[in-house]
Parts: sequence; C-alpha cells; structure tokens
Amino acid sequence: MLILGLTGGIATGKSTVSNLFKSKNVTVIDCDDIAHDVTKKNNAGYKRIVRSFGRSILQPDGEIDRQALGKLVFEDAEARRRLNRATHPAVTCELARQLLFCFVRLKRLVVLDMPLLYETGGYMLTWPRLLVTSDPAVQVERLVKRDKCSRQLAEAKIASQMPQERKQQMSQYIVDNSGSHNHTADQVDRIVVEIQKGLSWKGAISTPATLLAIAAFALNSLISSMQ
Ligand SMILES: CC(C)(COP(=O)(O)OP(=O)(O)OC[C@H]1O[C@@H](n2cnc3c(N)ncnc32)[C@H](O)[C@@H]1O)[C@@H](O)C(=O)NCCC(=O)NCCS
Ligand SMILES: Nc1ncnc2c1ncn2[C@@H]1O[C@H](COP(=O)(O)OP(=O)(O)OP(=O)(O)O)[C@@H](O)[C@H]1O
Repeated sequence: MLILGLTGGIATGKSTVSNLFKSKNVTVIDCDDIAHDVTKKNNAGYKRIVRSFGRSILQPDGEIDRQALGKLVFEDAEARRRLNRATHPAVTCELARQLLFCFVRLKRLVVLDMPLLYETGGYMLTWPRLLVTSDPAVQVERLVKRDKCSRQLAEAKIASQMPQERKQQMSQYIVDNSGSHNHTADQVDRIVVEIQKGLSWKGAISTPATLLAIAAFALNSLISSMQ
C-alpha cells in the first residue's frame, strides 16, 4: 500500500485537491474529519480538552466552541501546544486504525490528508508527499472569506504553521492552487497518472515500511494517551 501524504498551509486548498482524488476513486483519510470526531462531546479528545481548558470553552449544548478555541490557540503558542497534547494522541490512534483497515482491504493507494503532516512527524508514514501551495496574498484572502474572520486572525493562523518554503523542500510533488480550479485539476491529473504508473513496484517496497510505521505510530499514540 502506498500512502500519499497530502498537506499544505491552512486554506491553501487541501480539501479541494483531496476531492479531486476522491473523484478518481482514490481512498482519502482526512485528519481534520478525524479531529472533529474525536473532539465531539464525550469522546477521548473532548474529555482531554475540557480537562485542559475548562468548561468555559463549551457551548450551551456542551459541545466544544471551536471558534472560541481556535481564536485562543492560534494567538497563543502555549495554548496551542496544550490543545495538540489533548487531541493528537486520539487523532493518531484513529488514523492508525483507518490505515490498518485500508491495508487489510488491500488498498493499493491511500491519500492521507494531514494539515500538520510535517509539524507532527506524520510525514514518516507517507511516501511520496504532495504539498498544496498558494500565493500568500491569495491564501489570506480565501481564509478571511471562508472563515469570516479578521485579517489579523487569518495571519495568526498562517503563522502558527510551518512556513510553506520549508514544506516545499520536503515534498516530492507541488500543486499550485493560486489559480483556477481547472488549473489545479490539470496538475492533479498529471500527478495521479505518474503515481499510478509506479504503483506496483513502489507499493511492494513500501509495504513492510508501511506496516512498521503504522505499528510505531499506534504504539506511540497509545503511550501518549496513557500519560
Ligand atoms: C483549533 C480548532 C478548534 C479550530 O477548529 P475549526 O473548526 O475552526 O477548524 P478546523 O478544525 O476545520 O481546522 C482548519 C485548519 O486549521 C489548521 N489547524 C487546526 N489545528 C491546528 C493546530 N493545532 N495547529 C496549527 N494549525 C491547525 C489546519 O490547517 C486545519 O486544516 C481545531 O482545528 C482543533 O481542535 N485543532 C486541534 C486538532 C488538530 O491538530 N487538527 C489538525 C489535524 S490533526
Ligand atoms: N482554485 C480555487 N479558486 C477559488 N477558490 C478556491 C480555490 N481553491 C480553494 N478555494 C476556496 O478557498 C477556501 C480554502 O480551500 P480549502 O477548504 O480546499 O482549503 P484547505 O487547505 O482544505 O483548508 P483547511 O486548512 O482549513 O482545511 C475554500 O473556501 C475554497 O472554496
């Protein structure tokens, strides 16, 4: 099984690109979706967030107020580290479970859509790695529009992540999503053709490494969740 790492800064267009993979019947594991699930009321990540941030971070219905928590953590590095410690073990556990599920179902190609692929070390599970980029001005503009937030908060969100230039150096494929959807779709088409071509031998080589990496990842998350 080949695990293609898909990443990129906030609002650069990861979901847009992962939808293009889905439209080609490629299985996509979405870490934002996993993070949303584990932080739903009474799930593992939820309990740890409440323990760490208190009940003032909850909405009247008891769910986490994501907008308020986001505002808090994107402007405060220490709070962000606390949130990561509270959520990442549960995300990693579920991610390892989904990867193993794909493996036993004999999937040959899985896309792992992980915003913090390089920041968290998740990149070690994946090869090759695809980075979605966009022109910084376009990124801010799309983020402000989508999240209906101030320019200042949008810039804080971007600054909380690893700079795009560093991620570029660690990635094998780059998709520039600054332009039209069609321009992005053309780039993804070319990459899919290239990856499918090398799938048989690259998949065979990567299988033992994949299993080892999934096991290490799961073990690590189990240990962290017990701490
Ligand atoms: C901060 C939270 C409350 C904001 O919720 P919100 O619904 O507004 O955003 P959403 O979850 O859809 O994330 C949007 C984007 O924010 C960025 N982002 C999310 N968490 C983080 C983080 N801890 N550090 C840096 N960037 C982050 C990513 O680019 C992500 O794609 C939420 O993202 C969260 O609980 N994050 C912690 C879990 C995590 O690290 N998720 C990332 C995938 S593992
Ligand atoms: N090529 C494009 N042209 C115009 N708008 C776009 C394009 N690509 C993405 N967008 C818009 O930009 C915003 C961010 O895109 P998207 O949600 O795909 O980014 P993302 O990287 O998945 O975001 P996040 O980091 O929050 O998960 C969305 O509102 C989307 O509709």
